[in-house]
Amino acid sequence: MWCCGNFGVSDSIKVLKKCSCCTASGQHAPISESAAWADLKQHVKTIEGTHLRNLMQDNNRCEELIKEYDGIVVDLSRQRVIHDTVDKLLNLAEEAKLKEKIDQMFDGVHINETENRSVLHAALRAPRDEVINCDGHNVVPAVWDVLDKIDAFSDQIRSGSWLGSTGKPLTDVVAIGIGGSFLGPLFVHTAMQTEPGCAQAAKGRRLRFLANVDPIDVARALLDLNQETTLVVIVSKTFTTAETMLNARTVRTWITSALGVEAVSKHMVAVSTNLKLVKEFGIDPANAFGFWDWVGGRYSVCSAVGVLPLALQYGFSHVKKFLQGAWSIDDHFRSAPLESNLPVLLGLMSVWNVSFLGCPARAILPYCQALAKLAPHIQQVSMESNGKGVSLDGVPLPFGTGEIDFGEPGTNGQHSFYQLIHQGRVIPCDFIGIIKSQQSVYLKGEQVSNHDELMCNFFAQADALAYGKTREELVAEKVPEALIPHKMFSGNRQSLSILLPNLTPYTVGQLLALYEHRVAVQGWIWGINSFDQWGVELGKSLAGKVRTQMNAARTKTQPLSGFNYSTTTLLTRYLQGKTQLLYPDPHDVFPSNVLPGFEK
Ligand SMILES: O=P(O)(O)OC[C@H]1O[C@H](O)[C@H](O)[C@@H](O)[C@@H]1O
Repeated sequence: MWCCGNFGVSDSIKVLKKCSCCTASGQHAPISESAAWADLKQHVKTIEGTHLRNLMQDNNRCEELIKEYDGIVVDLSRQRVIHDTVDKLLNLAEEAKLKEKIDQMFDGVHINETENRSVLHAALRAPRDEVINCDGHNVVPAVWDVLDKIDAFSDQIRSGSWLGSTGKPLTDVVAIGIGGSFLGPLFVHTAMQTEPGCAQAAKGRRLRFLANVDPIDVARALLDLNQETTLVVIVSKTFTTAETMLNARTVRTWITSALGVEAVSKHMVAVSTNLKLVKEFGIDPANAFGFWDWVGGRYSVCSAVGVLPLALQYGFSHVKKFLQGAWSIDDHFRSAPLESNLPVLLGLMSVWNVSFLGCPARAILPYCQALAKLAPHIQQVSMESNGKGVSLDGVPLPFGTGEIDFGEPGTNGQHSFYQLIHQGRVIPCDFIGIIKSQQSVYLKGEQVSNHDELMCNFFAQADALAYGKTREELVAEKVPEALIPHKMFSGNRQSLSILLPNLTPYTVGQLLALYEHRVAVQGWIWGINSFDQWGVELGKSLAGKVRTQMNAARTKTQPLSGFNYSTTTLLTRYLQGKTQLLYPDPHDVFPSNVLPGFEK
């Protein structure tokens, strides 16, 4: 038996308790031992006897697999599934107590067990009058306190009533953050940048992101910016991330070297859950925008992490629509029956592809340049969430979890890696298309408009993958025999299509929430904790060890110790590669030719 799904409620804090009906040790058996899983394993044989070329001829099947909610059309007909497959996947969902898991999330249960936290990013986009409880109190008013503060602050900056230390309006924003404190905001910014209403609202303003600790990224982010007109937003949930804090100190030096230390209060603000460290850094707590430990970093774009930089660039009213779009999917996710629940169906299809059809990768292929940063963001949302080796109970899993996500906008990807997708490995694809483009170009005399041309490819690729091309077709085309094997396409390669009416802040919010919840569904089926990320710790701590030795070697010319032969050899080569072994004194040294404003 899989998990009974019972959870205990202790006092006002809802924590999961072991259920007595599971194994004697109190550990849940992995889902792969369930009857529903075995049934699906068996069912693979049936599916192996089908080809999408034939399945696509069944209009009833296709109609059943095309789903719609709030303007979004999701077409699952090119998945390698028949009616029975969906039923069996829904049985698996029932076995995994999926509905209960969704309810537990919205009820504020501490489902992130290894960190003893609720998972309530949905509350970040809840309407003012919604009630979402966490540890016995409604969190929605606190969410709106921060949103109201962002609304007022961004208005002050944008209207010029908040001025820099030399009396100039702050027209440029540099948002410093990495991982979840960067990828989500960058994704949304990229999607909004070319939307006419947003573009109009952003006129005369620039938003830059600084993520990498590589000094080249500092140079890139600050290029052509003037301290007098720049606002710096330090974004870090923990306010301890090494890369972000070094970049924050670097940019603080950039500000203070030009404007003096007192300029910090006018030119630097922060977003964090750790307001104590924000204050210690020298930022006035009045200029800090908080959020909560029940928001995971990769799920934080709807907190001040994303809302502040985006509101500064586009105005709060546009960002509010983004939040409303996300909430539309949240509400659907918590209330729609599983068989018509878009994130649930998307998640189940992924589980089917990964765990039963043996496809561990997924390509995210938006036919929209404004969605260029969707795949990098979903890489973190999906791979940091579901790339786990043990169950919630800490038991090693007998199957692989997670997906290898990658992607590029079409049609660019077609001229790059689609070869492999068509004739090499089987990679289930997500095609994302937009009905009405943010930009319209039509040249007189052309067969179709530029956006129609783009979308012709969106429609063609999904069918090319599904149908392929047979020997018979090639023979009929009189293709030379020697070339036939090279020109054949096996087809039967699954994809799904998501069609959005347009790309506005609202639909960007919908798309985000669709992927966030889909990933959670997959994690719940696999029985893992999709909300922790212990796997990122080891590398961080080893980098700390290297840092200590690097400093000793540079400043005291001490020999390296404690590393293996390989690391010692390369580190030695690295240390010798610099003309100057010791750090110069004083320490603030910048490549002034690259970074304007760092001149001594
Ligand atoms: O926002 P921060 O606390 O600076 O964290 C930034 C990032 O740090 C780590 O790499 C975590 O794995 C990410 O989930 C997180 O988004």
